[in-house]
Amino acid sequence: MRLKGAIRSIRVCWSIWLGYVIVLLSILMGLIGGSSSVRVREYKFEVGYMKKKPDCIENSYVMGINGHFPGPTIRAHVGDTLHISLFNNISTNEPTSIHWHGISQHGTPWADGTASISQCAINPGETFHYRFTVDKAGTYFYHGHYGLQRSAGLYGSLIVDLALGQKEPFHYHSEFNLLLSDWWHNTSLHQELSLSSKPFQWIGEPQSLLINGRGQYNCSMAANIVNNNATLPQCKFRTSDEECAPQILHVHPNKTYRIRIASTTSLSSLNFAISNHKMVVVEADGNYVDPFEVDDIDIYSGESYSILITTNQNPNNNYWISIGVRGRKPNTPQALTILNYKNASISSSNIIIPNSPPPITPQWNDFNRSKTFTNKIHALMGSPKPPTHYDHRLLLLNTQNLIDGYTKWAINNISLVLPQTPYLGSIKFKINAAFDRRHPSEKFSNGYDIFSPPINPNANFGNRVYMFNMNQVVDVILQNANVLSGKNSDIHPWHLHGHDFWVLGYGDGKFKQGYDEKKFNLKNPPLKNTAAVFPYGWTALRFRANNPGVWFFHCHIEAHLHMGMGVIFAEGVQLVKGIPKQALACGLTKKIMSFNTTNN
Ligand SMILES: O=C1O[C@H]([C@@H](O)CO)C(O)=C1O
Repeated sequence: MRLKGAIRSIRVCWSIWLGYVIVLLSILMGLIGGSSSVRVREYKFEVGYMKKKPDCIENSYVMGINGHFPGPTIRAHVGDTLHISLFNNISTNEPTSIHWHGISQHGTPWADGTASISQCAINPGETFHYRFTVDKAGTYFYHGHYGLQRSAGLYGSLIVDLALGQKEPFHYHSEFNLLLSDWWHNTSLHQELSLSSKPFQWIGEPQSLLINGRGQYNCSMAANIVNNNATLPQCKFRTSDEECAPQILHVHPNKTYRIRIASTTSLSSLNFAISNHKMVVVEADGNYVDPFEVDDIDIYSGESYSILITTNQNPNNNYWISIGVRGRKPNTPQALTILNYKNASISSSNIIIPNSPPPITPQWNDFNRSKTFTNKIHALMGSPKPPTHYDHRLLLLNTQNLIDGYTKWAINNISLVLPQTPYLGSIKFKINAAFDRRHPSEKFSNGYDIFSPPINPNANFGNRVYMFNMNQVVDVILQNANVLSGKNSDIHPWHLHGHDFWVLGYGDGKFKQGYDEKKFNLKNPPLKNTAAVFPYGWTALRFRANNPGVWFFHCHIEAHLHMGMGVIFAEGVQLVKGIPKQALACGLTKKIMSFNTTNN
């Protein structure tokens, strides 16, 4: 009996041990399996001013990261978590924050990088930890979202690849990544002072356009050789070891290349073209589009595209890649680089100049051409379709105004001035004094004449919030109008944080409720995070308010945003949990964050 009992207890012990071993093994397997699918990528970013020469002019100061301008490219897979610890080492005592443009920040609205909205600005000497997951493959970028720091050069690329084992719906052999920007010789502080002066002083057009942070001031690589631009002197052709030398795209004949193109310009709308090469557009703002072939693309600030090109031209020649200004009367030369066929180069520092002229940038004010391009962008079959009805519609009129003699931009007559305390905290913790709690206006006066300067140019400053119920379907009709004086209406690329929207349509003149919406594209509208509103026209967007947080919606022209051209959206803020202390330890939320993190 004893023996049997002993055997039984040994068996019981064994089975307990076996159980432990199995549990331990499965935890280990889970950890191992988990680490291959969910990866945390760590980055240390130190933001500061550096002496550089983006357009070959000596002694320029740019805002860069870890000594680099543009900042380092972040590359991750869908499902990865990024942890970027951002140290503010800006010697001029400016606070900072970085926005991850196009990333949804589902569950991490405090990591969106908007000072005064999602977080406290990061003061000099402080480190902020951005932790968020990237959930959609595509071409993105990041940039400063404090003051005019994007103008100062604070930006870089963020590329999200599909999860391992997943395939893109198109094929290519290799890829390039181009981040486009514009560059002024006046510092961002000078620009800020000009924009805030009375009388108003506009910043003017940029001195140079940059491709991956490189341009050449006041000359053209193509001048003389091909007699393309007689007004500009010919540039010295910079060799690849020079800081401002163009980054040349080296290709093999008869291959397909994906070129990722993102625009982080502060002002310029651009046209991108490669001589002799057609391009097929396959991605816009991190969403697949129904592929279409064009000779060139228009790209507005805040947008990104992927195009495919086939290197099917004479492989003994090289070809120009150009960007030029559209939408505003240009006063900035094209930026150029070279598509270098392998056969045509003797060595990488001995590049043959193309023997045909660079592409001619289309007329800056040929808006019909711009609209034709924009209207070609449709979602790829199988993309999420928009809801057929909306719950909430905002009609937002943008006007240029005068407030106390200062020139500003206003939306439904309110020019945005951000509060001291970030909205995310003040809404979550119900701190009423932090901003104006009244409802902002959801429409503008029917009688407003969008074709003339405003009869009464006065507007007001404000900081109210458009609050949506969770999962409501929101329509935004952006209505453009004439500027303060003269006969002109600017292009404004509007960018939404935290969401993609469907672009339901564009139209000329004033939006007619009940009529224009009959022409909305509900079948295959593209999903985007940035869309232009054309001069004297309207643009209709639809999105689902399904991302708890507080989100900026604004013109992506940095000077216009600085002049008040933005609004604040919020939804489901009570559902937001686990806001890190450091995001809200300022203004009226400072006390709450230091004493009470339990109800967070
Ligand atoms: O906001 C702007 O101001 C100027 C001009 O309208 C007034 O000087 C300009 O071109 C802008 O885009």
